[in-house]
Amino acid sequence: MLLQDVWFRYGRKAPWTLRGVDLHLPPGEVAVVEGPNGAGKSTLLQVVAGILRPDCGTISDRPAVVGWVPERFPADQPFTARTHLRHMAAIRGLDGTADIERWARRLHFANFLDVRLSRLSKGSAQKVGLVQALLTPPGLLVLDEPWEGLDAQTREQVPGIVAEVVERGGSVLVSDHLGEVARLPHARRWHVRDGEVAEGERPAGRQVIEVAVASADAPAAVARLRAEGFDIVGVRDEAATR
Ligand SMILES: Nc1ncnc2c1ncn2[C@@H]1O[C@H](COP(=O)(O)OP(=O)(O)OP(=O)(O)O)[C@@H](O)[C@H]1O
Repeated sequence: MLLQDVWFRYGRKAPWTLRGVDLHLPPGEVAVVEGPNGAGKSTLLQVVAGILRPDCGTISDRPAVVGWVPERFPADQPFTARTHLRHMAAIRGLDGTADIERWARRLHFANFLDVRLSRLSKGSAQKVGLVQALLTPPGLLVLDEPWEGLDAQTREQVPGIVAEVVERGGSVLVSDHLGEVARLPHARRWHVRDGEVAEGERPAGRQVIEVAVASADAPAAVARLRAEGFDIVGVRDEAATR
């Protein structure tokens, strides 16, 4: 996905929130958006996800299925978690029943599936938002401050969920003002300041480590390492180089 000279403001006379942003997020890559409060991180995520339309500039190659997890799930709705997720699945043409159960078990909220959204804790509501974004495997997953509202147990699962999206060839964009970026240690880093975005340097002084895996597992291993932000320097067939 490519952003070229993207500008955005919240009103015709409002100051620019994003100023001339150029970014490239290839399939199978993860980027973490960092920056101080009010810098424009959420705005950038919403523009990338397609929720906000830029005033100027172009966005190309956005995947067809975008999973969007807002910083705060809008829980003020008269449905239970299960009914809400079923509706969301139906909108995408899925039954969803089995996937909803599977995700609820994985994220430890099976006991809350039949509780009204408005009665859920913030952490449980965030889980519903996460499942909603993952019910159809997204080509682009956008997570706004995923570490903020989730309980410790679920926070630990975020890197694994990111890796699964990447394994399927999807890309992931995550905002982080808590400095939790260490959980995705070598992801691309985009620093937002006053609406301008700069891509962070890759760490200096690197070492190359060779790892051998079964040929059939190679694509998944490459995807998983990329998801964690490692650079894949090369892939070769061991038999061919003997
Ligand atoms: N709906 C809105 N209408 C008008 N201005 C907005 C709106 N949403 C955000 N802003 C303004 O745009 C600027 C960037 O906000 P944004 O939420 O993108 O920053 P952020 O980096 O995500 O901040 P935080 O880390 O506090 O969530 C801020 O000055 C904010 O007040």
